[in-house]
Amino acid sequence: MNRFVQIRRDLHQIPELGFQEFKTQAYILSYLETLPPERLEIRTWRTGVLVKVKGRNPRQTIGYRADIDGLPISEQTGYEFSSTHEGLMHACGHDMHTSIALGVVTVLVEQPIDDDAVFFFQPAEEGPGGAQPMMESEEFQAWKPDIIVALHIAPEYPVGTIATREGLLFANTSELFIDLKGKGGHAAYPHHANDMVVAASHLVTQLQSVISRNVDPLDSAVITIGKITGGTVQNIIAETARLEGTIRTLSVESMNKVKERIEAIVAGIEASFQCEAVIDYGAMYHQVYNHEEVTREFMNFARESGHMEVIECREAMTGEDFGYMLAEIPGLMFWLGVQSEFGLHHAKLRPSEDAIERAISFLTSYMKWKGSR
Ligand SMILES: CC(=O)N[C@@H](CCC[C@H](N)C(=O)O)C(=O)O
Repeated sequence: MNRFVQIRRDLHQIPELGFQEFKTQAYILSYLETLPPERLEIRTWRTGVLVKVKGRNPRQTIGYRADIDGLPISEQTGYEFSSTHEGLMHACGHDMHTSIALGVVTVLVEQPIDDDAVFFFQPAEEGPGGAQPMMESEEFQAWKPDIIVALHIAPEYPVGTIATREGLLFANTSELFIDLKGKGGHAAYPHHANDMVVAASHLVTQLQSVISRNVDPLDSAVITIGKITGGTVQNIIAETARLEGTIRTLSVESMNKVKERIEAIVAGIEASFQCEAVIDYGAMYHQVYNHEEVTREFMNFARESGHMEVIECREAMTGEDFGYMLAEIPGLMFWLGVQSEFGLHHAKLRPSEDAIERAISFLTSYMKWKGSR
């Protein structure tokens, strides 16, 4: 078996949440120790790893970012190498991202290019967001690259394809947590209580009107409530309830508008259900905006080199904290086709491992082309 497929499988067994990627970090470091050390410099930042592969005659630094965290999902893939961490899974493909990045590091160590290449193994992409604090770190600033590239696996595209576009690729995001507090009581005496299960149900329904009635239909937005909790048992009226969700918008203006409307609706719920509500926006991610020139050049390279079929895709409502890196450093993100019946954030996601070798070979060719004279 290809060694980077094995690495992906090893990582797949140890998914960890944001800023708890201790085993993953140790795994990455122990793999890097197996490589000839002459061209390598390695640093750590929190649970992340930064690796410089020194070039032969560097004039610029090419950056590459791979996110390393998993998700709180109970795996149902049936893999022999399923997660050994109960309730956690690499359901967003960061095991693939990490093994591909380690593959590219390995090839560049064996076949150095002129320029320096720096790899950022970044924690906490799924939340609370590792890119922004990593960028602010001394370690990142000391090795800040001139351009930066990252990929995300795409279950909907076949192996051998990549998809991207100049400009906006992914949405602005904000997490959304709403806590409701009313008055609990006996299930048989609703008139003596303020039921937060009923308040939460009304709130979820009313939130749907924000997208359909308040946002310009030509400027897409999404509100998803992914989790509701409330109450204790079947015959006690719930004193508290909590909604957990996410907001996605293509423009910053729409994000502000959506939040204004959410706040107004929540105030209405407070008044009508005589309860208290607290809104917390959690982590927010900057949109992913691909640098036009770097992306055009990258897409042309991919087409002309014959490594990959290139699809010019539409923007998506996914979020990615890599957007913070692209806000400061010219570069791009692209989708890597991995053909899976089940999509991202699904318990049965099974990306094709053939994509690993294809991606390593494509990315190393790009880096050789971009970083050699
Ligand atoms: C590519 C991808 O699936 N990214 C995640 C990023 C999550 C951001 C944050 N936790 C939020 O939910 O707003 C996504 O869900 O799009």
